[in-house]
Amino acid sequence: MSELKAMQCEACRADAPKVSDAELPELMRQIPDWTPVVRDGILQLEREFKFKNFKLAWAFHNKVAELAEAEGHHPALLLEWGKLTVTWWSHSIKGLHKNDFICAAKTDSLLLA
Ligand SMILES: C[C@H](O)[C@H](O)[C@H]1CNC2=NC(N)=NC(=O)C2=N1
Repeated sequence: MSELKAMQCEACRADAPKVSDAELPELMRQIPDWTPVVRDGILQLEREFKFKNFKLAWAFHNKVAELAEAEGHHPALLLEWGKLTVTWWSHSIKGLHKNDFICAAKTDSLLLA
């Protein structure tokens, strides 16, 4: 499989396929710092990013927001003092699409940018 962070999100329609149980381990291997969580019955990917202060967390928040607009795929972002919690899932299919793994990998890359 190609590297997730080199891929682009595709338009995700209501009939797009969810990531299958068979695909999940290889995709998770590429984003080891993310945790699968189930919220309101919907499988999601979540990671907490820690920072030294609010301003650094806020700046990272803005980078993730720019990424979301560029990809046309949008996360939940919880900005707190010294912490940003990023959660990716696909609203249209109420679950995980390949797009969510691409965006999680690209979120990781923003830390180094
Ligand atoms: C029309 C537009 O492409 C859709 O509403 C997009 C926008 N961003 C999205 N983001 C996420 N996370 N899930 C979606 O299903 C979704 N749909």
